[in-house]
Amino acid sequence: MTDLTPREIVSELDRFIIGQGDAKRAVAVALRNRWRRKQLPDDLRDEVYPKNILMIGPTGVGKTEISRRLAKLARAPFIKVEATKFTEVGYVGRDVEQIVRDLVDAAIAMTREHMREDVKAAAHHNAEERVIDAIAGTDARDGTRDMFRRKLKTGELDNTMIELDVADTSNPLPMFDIPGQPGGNMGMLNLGELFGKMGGRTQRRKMTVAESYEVLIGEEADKLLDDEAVKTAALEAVEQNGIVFLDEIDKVCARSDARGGDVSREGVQRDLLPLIEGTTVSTKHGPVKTDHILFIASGAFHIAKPSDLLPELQGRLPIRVNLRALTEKDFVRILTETDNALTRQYTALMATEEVTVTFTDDGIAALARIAAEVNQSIENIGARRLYTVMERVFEDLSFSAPDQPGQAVTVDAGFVDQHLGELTKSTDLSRYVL
Ligand SMILES: Nc1ncnc2c1ncn2[C@@H]1O[C@H](COP(=O)(O)OP(=O)(O)OP(=O)(O)O)[C@@H](O)[C@H]1O
Repeated sequence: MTDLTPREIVSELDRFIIGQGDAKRAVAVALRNRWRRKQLPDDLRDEVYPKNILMIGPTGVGKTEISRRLAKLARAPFIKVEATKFTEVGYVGRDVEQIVRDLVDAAIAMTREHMREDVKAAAHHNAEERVIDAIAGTDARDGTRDMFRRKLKTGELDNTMIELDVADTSNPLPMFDIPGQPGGNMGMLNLGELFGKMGGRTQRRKMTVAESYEVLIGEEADKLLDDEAVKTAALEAVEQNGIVFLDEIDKVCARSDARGGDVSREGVQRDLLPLIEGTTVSTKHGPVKTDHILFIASGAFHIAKPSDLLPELQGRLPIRVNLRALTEKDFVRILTETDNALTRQYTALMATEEVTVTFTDDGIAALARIAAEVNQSIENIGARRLYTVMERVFEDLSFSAPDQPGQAVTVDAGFVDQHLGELTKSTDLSRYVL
């Protein structure tokens, strides 16, 4: 749970997503409302339900990204599901409650990770003791241990090789072939189970002190984590903080112009309704109430309209926001301004090969223009087009970079044109590679 104000939430989202102000505001308010609800007295708190959101906009313009970043900011369990999944052959009748079960699984992983962070200090101490055991032996005197502890702190021992028994995660089910029985698994021994009863399989490994820390801290943190506590916290996080992103909701509309309607699609909406209205789902970790889970439904609504959704569902998605198609100008900003901008990513990746990449303004303008053109001439897939365009521009360099350490590459309009020029002239060709 975060106590950021809507303004602060929007400015955090601004670091990763260009434009789409209305959608950012809507999710920021939804998150703040959760915080407000928490401040209420118990009896009132239970009465306040989340106001779910319907995001309307073409593909690849930031709908999922905004929701995912919001969840991360709020440390909220998050899951993305495609509503159409429930209409697919083989999935017919697949129970939508699985969404909540998957959300619980995601929450358990997330909670474990967060709690791991919290127990790290204690884990660090335990890991240090194990390293000292390995260097000095378990029967060393206190004075000797203190001396090593000081040396550890200064990093003096970082490169010392030690041997340690660590949990073996390499192969949970070892197979043993019986000689003379090629490929036969008659002799399969479930050592995992055997050792499991003895408290986990271990493996003796040689490594430096510096390397051992990461391994040991992870192990020690897991020992300190109580599964029951993780589960309880995860279930609480799902009920109070969970966010479900329901994509392609427009595709489960029985279109008003399709005669007879489409029973299976409308069926999906009917199935989803109780989840959104609030119900209790049983999971292997215990019952989960869905009343306060935030649902963000999304769709392009090119053909169907929000008014084609079941009336009950429309009522449960009261906040409507439109996201606009992205322009060439947006692409320039997406390429340069966000914290995770592709230009930054490629520069950093190439730097690992000691190749220095610099983008010029006209290079970036060319990338944005080409992405916008291909979107227009083939299919508008929004910002996702930037990924394919960038990958193509860097194809040669990605391959050859390790051969030329020390090289400096300037990505200007000429470079972009040289690597993409031919492709963009032929729609047929770019259909396949861009
Ligand atoms: N406005 C934006 N600013 C920065 N990056 C964006 C923006 N829109 C999309 N992207 C990037 O494009 C990719 C696809 O975006 P996203 O997953 O949000 O699409 P979407 O709108 O949810 O589409 P769909 O409904 O098809 O899933 C993401 O990697 C995201 O980072």
